[in-house]
Amino acid sequence: MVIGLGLIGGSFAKGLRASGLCREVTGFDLDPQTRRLAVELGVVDRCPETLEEACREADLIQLAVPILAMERLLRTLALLELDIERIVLTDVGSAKGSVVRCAAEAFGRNLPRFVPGHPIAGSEQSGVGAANPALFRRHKVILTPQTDTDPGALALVDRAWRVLGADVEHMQVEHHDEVLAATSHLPHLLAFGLVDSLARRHENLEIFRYAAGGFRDFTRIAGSDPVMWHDIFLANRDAVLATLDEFQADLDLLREAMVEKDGHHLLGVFTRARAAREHFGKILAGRAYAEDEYAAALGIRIEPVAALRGEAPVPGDKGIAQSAIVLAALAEGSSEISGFRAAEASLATLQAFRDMGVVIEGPQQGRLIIHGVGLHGLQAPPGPLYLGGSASAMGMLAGLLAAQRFDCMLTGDAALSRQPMGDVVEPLCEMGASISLHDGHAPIRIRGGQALVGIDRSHLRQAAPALLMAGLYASGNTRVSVVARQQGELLGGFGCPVRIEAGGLALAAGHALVAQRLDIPGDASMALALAVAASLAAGSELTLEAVAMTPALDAGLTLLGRMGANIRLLRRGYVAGVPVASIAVSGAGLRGGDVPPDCLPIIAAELPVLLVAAACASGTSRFSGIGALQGLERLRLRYTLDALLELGIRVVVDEEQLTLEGGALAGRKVAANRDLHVAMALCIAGSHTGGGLQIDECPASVRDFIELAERFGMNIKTEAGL
Ligand SMILES: NC(=O)c1ccc[n+]([C@@H]2O[C@H](COP(=O)([O-])OP(=O)(O)OC[C@H]3O[C@@H](n4cnc5c(N)ncnc54)[C@H](O)[C@@H]3O)[C@@H](O)[C@H]2O)c1
Ligand SMILES: O=C(O)C(=O)C[C@]1(C(=O)O)C=C[C@@H](O)C=C1
Repeated sequence: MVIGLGLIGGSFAKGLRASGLCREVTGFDLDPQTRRLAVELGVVDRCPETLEEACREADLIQLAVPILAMERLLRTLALLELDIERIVLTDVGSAKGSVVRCAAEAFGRNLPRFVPGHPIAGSEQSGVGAANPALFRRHKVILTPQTDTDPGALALVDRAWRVLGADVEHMQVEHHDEVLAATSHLPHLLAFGLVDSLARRHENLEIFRYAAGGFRDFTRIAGSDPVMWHDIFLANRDAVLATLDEFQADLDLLREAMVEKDGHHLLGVFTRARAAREHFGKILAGRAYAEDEYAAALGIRIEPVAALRGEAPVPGDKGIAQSAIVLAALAEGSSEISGFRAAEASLATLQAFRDMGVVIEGPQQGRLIIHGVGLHGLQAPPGPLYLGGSASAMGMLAGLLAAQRFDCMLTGDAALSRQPMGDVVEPLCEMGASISLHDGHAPIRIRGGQALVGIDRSHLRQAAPALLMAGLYASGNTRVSVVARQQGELLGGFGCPVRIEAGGLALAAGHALVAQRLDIPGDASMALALAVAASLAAGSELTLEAVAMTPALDAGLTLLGRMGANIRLLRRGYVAGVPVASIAVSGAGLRGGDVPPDCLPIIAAELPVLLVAAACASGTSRFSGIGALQGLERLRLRYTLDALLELGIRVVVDEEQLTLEGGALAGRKVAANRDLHVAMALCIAGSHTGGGLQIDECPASVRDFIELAERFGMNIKTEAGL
């Protein structure tokens, strides 16, 4: 039985009727016209003329009248002598505290079978004509049971809403009223207030004539029912006043910023708001920032290619972009970063710094402006920093936050929360940090205000980026593994000298960072893959512009040179401390080559594409020292060897050495196991496979590589185009 057959009560009744959950759905409304329409429109089975008759035999009664009508209605119901030990009572009022109070007063006690509720769905329409059985589908319904609420009654109300497709959540009454005051009631107050304020001005017609999309979007809800909202504001007065005062103070700050022409403040508010609107949904749902990276795997098809030709810039390296964001945020002054590609790690890092008060404009067309706050200018974030699926962001931030004055918590999505973080956190604690993990995993809780002391942990590869960050604030020198070399180079570029030695990177703290302007250098792995492709195809002539010369790329190109490739490095230089060069490759054909054991750890990340180079070369290649490969590197080796076997290549592997006999590739289908390095390597293999090759299970991030490869003449189709 539903009392009040307007938008909400009518939608609930109509939906329940359609669901078949109830034997009969009856209703009651004060308005005779609504009672008639409710039956005519099929909203209820019956709509008796008196409340008493409508309530007779009801098992569940929902109160869906305006909030301030609830008090009288509850008192009337109390007088009807209903069997309240049997009947379940619920309501849909937009504020809960007042309804709960009125119910207790009307019945003289808390009713255990009263389940207060509130559907967070609706529209600016009202009345029975607007009843829509699908209104609550995929919307939240908040129930606010009390400690003595009967579990059976709660389950019944829960079930009724779920049958209508709603997601039911439970909350405490006071919490509900505070949250809804901020997210629903305050926006309505502002919309009503703004439209009225403009309408009362002399030139109101002019204003409304030129009011376009922005005004319409902002004020749609000012078309809502005035009586309903009058009731809500009076019923939830205290909570709305509290949130209004807070907002008014923020509004005053905005006003002051305009008076003072303080563009920095304005930009801070606007950029944070925009990012928050974009990311809140993901943070709440515990999803990744760049969901594309984790989207369904792609299938691609490559046709053989005669020669690669052209000259093009290589898309920016995602790892350098992430480090550059961190250093720019900690620098003095504003840094301008271009060539930025959205990726999980960098998006998570951007959001974290915004949460710590750094004003960041963009990204817009690959461009960011980061207004650095200096090494000691970060502010305590309002809540935990959510890092989506990025382990690298979590590592770097753990190191950085270990040295701040404030406490902080780092969280991530489900996959990141399963990754062990002990190897990163333990050495930080040895430096003096106070950090605790949950069973070895995130959330990471960091106590601020600790004095850190530099240490030498150059044998630890995984912890290197975190230690380098913490080292910026430590007393004395910090030495970390050379795997963080690129980060070390960037630090140098931002004004903090890092000595790069064979055994490790040595960082001396106490240097302020200086803002930089940098175009992110091209991705080294993409460049190496295309250098292999061009070397293999006679007649190729290509130039890859402004590539980050990582140690792995350096070593990979040297190996290719030994295998007969014709490669020249042009326009060598530095971008914010990172060595860059353009790579010119002429097709020359390749012969087998040898990788000595000391070189293997350096080229480990690029092993898939170098194995493909060896597979397409004439003669035998040997890769020594493969015993040193770790976790992901080993996995990639296995995926690549599986695919090469499928393509008819003979490989002999023992514990330390891999021997591979090059030859013609033949096969139809291989899988990249969602690994980007493997997918790029197999694309190169595909362009040398007679009849072409289908590659399944490519990560969505391979699209950037495909786009670049196509510019040089490679013929690749993604699944949709197959
Ligand atoms: N509209 C929304 O977006 C929305 C969303 C969630 C919750 N709510 C809540 O739902 C309730 C109803 O809102 P609505 O939008 O459906 O309003 P509505 O105006 O569309 O419907 C209210 C109905 O109640 C009837 N009514 C009023 N006093 C009555 C009484 N004493 N006895 C019987 N009938 C009576 C009216 O005749 C009307 O048909 C309110 O408490 C509101 O806070 C509204
Ligand atoms: O979508 C709208 O028009 C609404 O106003 C719905 C809205 C809201 O603010 O989200 C309004 C009041 C309710 O109590 C619940 C939902």
